[in-house]
Amino acid sequence: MNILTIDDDREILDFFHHLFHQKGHQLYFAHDKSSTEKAIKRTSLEIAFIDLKLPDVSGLQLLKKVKQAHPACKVVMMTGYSTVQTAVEAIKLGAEDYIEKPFEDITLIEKVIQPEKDQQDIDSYIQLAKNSGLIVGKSQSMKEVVRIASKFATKNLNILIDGETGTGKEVMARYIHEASSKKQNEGPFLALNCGAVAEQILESELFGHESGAFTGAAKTRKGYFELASNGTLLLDEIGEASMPIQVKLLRVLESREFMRVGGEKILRTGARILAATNRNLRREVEKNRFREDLLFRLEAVTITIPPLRERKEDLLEISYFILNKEGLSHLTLSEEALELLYEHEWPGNIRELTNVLLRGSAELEDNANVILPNHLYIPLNVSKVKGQNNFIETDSGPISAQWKAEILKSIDRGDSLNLSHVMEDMKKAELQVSREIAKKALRTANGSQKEAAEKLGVNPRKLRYILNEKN
Ligand SMILES: Nc1ncnc2c1ncn2[C@@H]1O[C@H](COP(=O)(O)OP(=O)(O)OP(=O)(O)O)[C@@H](O)[C@H]1O
Repeated sequence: MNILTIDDDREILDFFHHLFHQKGHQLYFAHDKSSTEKAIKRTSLEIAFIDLKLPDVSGLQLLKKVKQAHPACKVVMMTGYSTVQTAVEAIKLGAEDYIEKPFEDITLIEKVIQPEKDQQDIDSYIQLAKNSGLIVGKSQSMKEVVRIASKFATKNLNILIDGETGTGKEVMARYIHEASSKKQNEGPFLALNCGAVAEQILESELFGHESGAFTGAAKTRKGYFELASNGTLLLDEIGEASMPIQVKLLRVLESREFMRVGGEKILRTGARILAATNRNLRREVEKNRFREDLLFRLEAVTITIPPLRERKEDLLEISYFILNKEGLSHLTLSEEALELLYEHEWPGNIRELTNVLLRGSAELEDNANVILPNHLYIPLNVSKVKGQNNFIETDSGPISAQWKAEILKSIDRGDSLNLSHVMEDMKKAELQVSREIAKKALRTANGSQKEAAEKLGVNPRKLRYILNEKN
């Protein structure tokens, strides 16, 4: 193989010479921009090892040059600890991996020169992903996301996973845990939703509490940072965490130290931290709703999961995976049913697909094994109207004229339509609108249910019913 090593440190060049020369490889060495350019022109290249910091040029620029001239050439970056951020950038630009100097483990270097290992590696991470509930599918975008996730799973870096709701951020986090180093994945994988509970409860969930720390804290309890100490902790919906919680999280991420609520002893956590969000945290930082220093700590690496509508080629595999997982492997989707699935834009992504399939399977007549279009309730492709979500979730009013027009149009188009489902959803939507009204009235009445009920002309029991239903 033709191997190029680019480094201005002579010792490194000698090291590569010793490692590869006896094995019969053709070695080339460069130490700056112009010697690299000459080497790139001279020959075809199969592998390049590039130092990130060179005297007159950055390693990233050389990576681009090598990849331009020899697209199939595998590139491994070499870095000192302080430049890990740039190494992350390099992997995103197509580098195979990075190794930290001084080299402690040369197996990675030896592995790159075994081409048969590549396919084995890809196969094994795709299989591991599947085992942990994550289907990679055929799409290039998802393959690339999983390639990056697999590279960083084994490095002890915090990873931020972003993507729309239902795209699989939590399953991705679980996969990263499974694919992490042995030391890490022997511990538990724990996920905590930072948006689901009130601030005080979240604090005690994260850090634990001592008995008597607050009313109701009868016993000492460990928090997630303690419980996940030799495993992985996913901070889900991190964008929902309040400012005071963000400050506390930042402290743990910086020092690895924390105290239980009401406690005085300093505890340490070894948990690998992953965070997930469907908000754009950069924008949240600009609006002063998210701390920039916390974002900086969390996003050593960011992995963005593409929405399902941008990888419809994966729909078939994911659909059958879902049916299998739900014990419905005997079911088949008819061609026409599949066509309907392909047409939809899936604003709720894989979670929405799961719901549609489960509901569809429940519609099947006894002994029937084929899911047909009339079994599938797909929310009428309102999502096809640009910028508008599934009608139940839209802010602009769920029972909108636009939605009604869409239904009527779909009949003109000859689409199949299940009126019971439409009515069921209208009921849900009606309740949601009523709830919004009830909440607003309650706020205006400073929380008095009696007063709010009076204003709305309903009795307080009905008001409570409306308020509770969606909870
Ligand atoms: N790639 C995938 N392969 C198989 N199943 C998936 C995949 N992605 C998501 N799912 C399934 O879709 C559902 C939603 O996934 P998950 O909870 O991970 O999404 P999420 O992005 O964390 O959503 P949210 O932002 O709403 O919390 C789950 O049932 C999950 O198993």
